[in-house]
Amino acid sequence: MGAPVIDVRDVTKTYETASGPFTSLRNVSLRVQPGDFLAVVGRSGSGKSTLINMITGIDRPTSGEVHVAGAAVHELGQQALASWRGRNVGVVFQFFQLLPTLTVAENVMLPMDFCATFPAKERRPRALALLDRFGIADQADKLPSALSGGQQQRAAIARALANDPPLLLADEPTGNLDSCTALDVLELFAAIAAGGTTVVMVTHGQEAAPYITSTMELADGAVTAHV
Ligand SMILES: Nc1ncnc2c1ncn2[C@@H]1O[C@H](COP(=O)(O)OP(=O)(O)OP(=O)(O)O)[C@@H](O)[C@H]1O
Repeated sequence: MGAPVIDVRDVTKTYETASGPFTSLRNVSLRVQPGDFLAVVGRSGSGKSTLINMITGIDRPTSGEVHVAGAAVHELGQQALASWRGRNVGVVFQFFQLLPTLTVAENVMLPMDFCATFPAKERRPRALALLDRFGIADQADKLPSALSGGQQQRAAIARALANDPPLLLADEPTGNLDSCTALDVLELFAAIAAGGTTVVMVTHGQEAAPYITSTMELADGAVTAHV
């Protein structure tokens, strides 16, 4: 097997709180290979978001190491982190988080503008090609508010893939969609993973089972299953 896209090694995260230290991840290790579609499951408060924050470098482990897409994320400074993240990690959220005053195409161009990954004249054609891939090219020049929830999530997925990152993280991406639209989005993720992009998704639902390649379960900050 080649190098994993995600290699989390024995990570523990302890927060100092008013009522004393609180450990939200306990000795968590995780390896995810290119093209995997991993679901991270567990009850509310089990540590799913904390783990995602370790992988993106939004937060640092108290102990352990986090290697993602060739970077030692736990060691990067803020500036290096921002630049690394922009090129290597696309993120999709439950509530889409498209910028409401920009058109759909402009939202998709934003990561390309931020990281200057593609020459300026290539950015709009690339955004349109991504929107076309997800079946919403005809929505490119509308504001996000004019789109349905499913269309907004497709636009958000296009934005997350704008810089062609090796890793796509999704935090309850179907939580705000009806069940039929949710299955469409899961199918898209499966196709994205089959194309070689690693997809990691936090989810509460069971409906992802036919689409994912593995599941990791957390309880009280510890890995209880990884199949
Ligand atoms: N900054 C922080 N300071 C103190 N405790 C925190 C902090 N961040 C998270 N926690 C605690 O760590 C535990 C795990 O939180 P986390 O958000 O990772 O859970 P989760 O599984 O993502 O939950 P949900 O499904 O509700 O989003 C929770 O008990 C939470 O209160």
